[in-house]
Amino acid sequence: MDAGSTLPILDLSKANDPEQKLKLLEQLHHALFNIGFLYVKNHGVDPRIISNLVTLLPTLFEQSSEEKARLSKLNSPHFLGYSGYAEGTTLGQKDLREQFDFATELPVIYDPYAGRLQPTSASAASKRDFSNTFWRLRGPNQYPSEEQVPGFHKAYTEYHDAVQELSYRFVHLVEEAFGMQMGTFDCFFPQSTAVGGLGQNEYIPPQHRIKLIKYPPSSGALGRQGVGAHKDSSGWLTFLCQVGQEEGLEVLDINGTWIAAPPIADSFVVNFGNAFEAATEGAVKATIHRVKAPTSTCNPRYSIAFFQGLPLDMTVSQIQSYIPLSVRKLRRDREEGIRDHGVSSFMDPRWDSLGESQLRKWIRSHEDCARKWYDKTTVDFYLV
Ligand SMILES: O=C(O)CCC(=O)C(=O)O
Ligand SMILES: [Fe+2]
Repeated sequence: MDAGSTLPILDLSKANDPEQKLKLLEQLHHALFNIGFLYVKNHGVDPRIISNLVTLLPTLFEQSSEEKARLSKLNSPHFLGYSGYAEGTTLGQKDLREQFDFATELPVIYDPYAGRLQPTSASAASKRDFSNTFWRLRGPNQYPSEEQVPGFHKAYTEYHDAVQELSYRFVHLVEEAFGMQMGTFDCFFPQSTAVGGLGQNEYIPPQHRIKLIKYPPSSGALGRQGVGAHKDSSGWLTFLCQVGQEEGLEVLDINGTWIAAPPIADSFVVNFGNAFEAATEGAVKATIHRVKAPTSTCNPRYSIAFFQGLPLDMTVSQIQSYIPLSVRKLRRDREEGIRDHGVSSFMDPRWDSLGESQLRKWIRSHEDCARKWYDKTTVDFYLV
């Protein structure tokens, strides 16, 4: 096992100096095409905003089981809320963690009656059809009460807004590392979350997802899988805050070796999701990673994952059309002759839109919630 030194650490303050910026872009180019995982430091997110949310994590998770049940994901057709310890599985094995899923605070726009009966105000105002089932993923968060976790709503909102801003700034650097015009992807991220004033050709603002995670120490009787080996499927780019000193995150490198990605103070880990891999036709990998659960002599491990979303009605081919061929063909150049590259199932034409791939992901990971809120035909279709 490597000590983690092979993962690049990018100093984002270099973006402010033209000469240093070139070096930064070279480093980013290398990280994008050869590793798919990196750290960023001097990232510009106010450390107080991070610590305001981080310090609330123990209180959030120490709420009584009744309080946590009140916030259960089962209450939410948007798959937002609490999932209990070891409720999730990866690769058929229990993930030894508990989590709260939050997202960009957005009103419901799903409108099964669009164009018929009485369309909702969102459909009517924007003259768009929000009847596709995947629009149902958008909706409000379930917050703990102020008495239970004082200051949570404010701390969460500030964290969301600050990391969202970092993620948009980082996307600009990616554009430059790809040799593209800076700002090309801005149209994916309209600044206002209201849909009423959008033109017919404008994208609907995306919903970013934030997962607050606790990995409690455990005896090992259930194994050591905090979360099993996976590619991120919730979004485009991931910005991960590893809280404290507890190690556990590991990344599968290009040679098939697991390397440690230990916490580095004041940094975020950045990696690329399935949608990004699909968009670049596999030139940038959604690198596989996993977390080992802490042993009984360790402290609990906490982390906060920000999954940058994309407009749900975008198709993979639409995103690909923004990415220069010179970037997309890098995979073919590198892997010429290899037939099955295992590029993500996002490429499957049955769920070409990002919304469908997201709905599929949530239905598959939370079947109980899906069966409660979605009809049998929809659930069975995505479970296949
Ligand atoms: O907790 C971590 O460090 C990583 C979590 C992760 O990879 C995920 O939830 O997708
Ligand atoms: Fe992940």
